[in-house]
Parts: sequence; C-alpha cells; structure tokens
Amino acid sequence: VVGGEVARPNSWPWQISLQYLSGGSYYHTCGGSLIKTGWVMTAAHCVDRSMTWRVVVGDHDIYTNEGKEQYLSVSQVYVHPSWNTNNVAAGYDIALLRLSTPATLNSYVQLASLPPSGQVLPHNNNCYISGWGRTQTGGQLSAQLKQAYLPVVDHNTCSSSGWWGSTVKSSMVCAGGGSESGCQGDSGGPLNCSVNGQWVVHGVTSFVSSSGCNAYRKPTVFTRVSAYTSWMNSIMG
Ligand SMILES: C[C@H](NC(=O)[C@H](CCCC[NH3+])NC(=O)C(F)(F)F)C(=O)Nc1ccc(C(F)(F)F)cc1
Repeated sequence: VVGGEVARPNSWPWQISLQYLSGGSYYHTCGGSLIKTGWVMTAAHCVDRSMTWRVVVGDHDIYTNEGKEQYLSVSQVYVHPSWNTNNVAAGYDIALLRLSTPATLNSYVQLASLPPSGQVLPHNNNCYISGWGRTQTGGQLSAQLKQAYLPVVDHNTCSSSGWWGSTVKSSMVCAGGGSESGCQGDSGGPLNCSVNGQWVVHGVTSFVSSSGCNAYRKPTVFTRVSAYTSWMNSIMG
C-alpha cells in the first residue's frame, strides 16, 4: 500500500497473509480474505506457481509472533477456469483456497461479508484497501498491515482514454487513482467498502500500472467479487 497508514491491529479481521515455503522459511507473497472458516478468497495470479502455501490469520506484523496468529495449511487451490496468466486484462483473477483445518473465529479473526451477486458500487463509494504490500513503487513490503482510503472510480471514468481504457472490464472495480494505491504484495487482498454502514469485501486486489503503483489516472484495479458469486458457490457448495 502506497500512502495511507498502519491499520489498527486486527481492524480488518478477515485479512490474511498468503505465504510460500522456500528454503525452510515462509515468505509473504499475497493477501486474501477469510470468507468461511475453511475457505480463503485470493487472486488467481497469486497462485500461478505451485508452491507449498500457508495462510496466516489474525496477523498484524508479519515478521513477529504476537500470539494472535493462526497458521493454517492449504489443502486445495481452485483457480477460476477462465483465468489466463498472460492476460490479466481479461479478468477472472480470482481463486479459492481450501484450508486443511478451519480457522477459529475470535476478536482477531472474523469472516468477510461478501456483496450480493451483480452489485456495482457508485462513483466515490467509501472503500479502503488493506495489505502488507510495497509501501512505494519498487520498495519493500510493510511489516505491519496498512490501509489506504481508495474511493471507487466508476467504470465509465476508469475505462476512458487517459485512464485504463479497454484494459479494465466491467467485471473489475477501480478505486483510488491519486497518490494512494495498492502495490506488489497487496495482490489478492480485500477492497473493503462501506455499504449501508457495513464493511463488505467488494474487490480482490488484481493489478496496478506497470509504470508505477500510484500512477496518475491509473487507479488500483480489483476483481469485482459480485461478478463471481455463482462460481464461488459452485466450488464451496
Ligand atoms: C507490475 C504490475 N504488477 C501488478 O499489477 C500485479 C499483477 C500482475 C499480473 C500480471 N502478471 N499486481 C499488483 O501489483 C497488485 F498488488 F496491485 F495487485 C503489472 O504487471 N501491471 C500490469 C501488467 C499488465 C497490464 C495489462 F493488462 F495492461 F496488460 C496491466 C497492468
């Protein structure tokens, strides 16, 4: 997250850290959202490579053990069947991870609320991105979970020339476009939007401009969760 601030610990209690095993240690690579005690929603591009994954819930500082974390292994990865790793602009950047053991819900670990199928938010809807991604273009990951206020940019604006043009599809949500943005390492994490006074996970962090995370008129682009509810239900049952 470029800009914004460090989140109050566990204030986004559905935020997870997706980590891969390498040389005997685990490393943060993506975010995600806990949507059922046994299921995590993330981005397909996060799990393009087959790795040994683990999901950490209840985390705040990814480099220290604060005692609230639960370390959960992943038993199955379900990538959207239409995802094409060479064409992020086509959409379908969404995946579900089945956990080997269910998370225990408590004040640090809660389920995300998902939007009703087809719901599209209005321009400027109040949303926050959260994640441990880079804090500047080309910078380092954040040790502590960060958040930034990224209001929705409606599809008409986001897909206009000078903005993303035809790269963004209606199956995506744009948010931000100013000095604050997502950045590498935030992928797969939630776009937390306020709808009727409730936080709803409306987006899965998908991409930013290749010329810089907070590039002018290139809002952060999210997979629109409400476009994929039937697929998710078909997988989770
Ligand atoms: C560096 C930048 N990385 C990203 O945007 C990666 C996803 C990359 C998926 C493609 N392998 N996502 C992120 O960094 C995220 F944290 F913001 F989600 C990038 O490659 N952006 C990008 C690439 C292609 C296109 C386009 F669709 F136009 F081809 C648009 C943006």
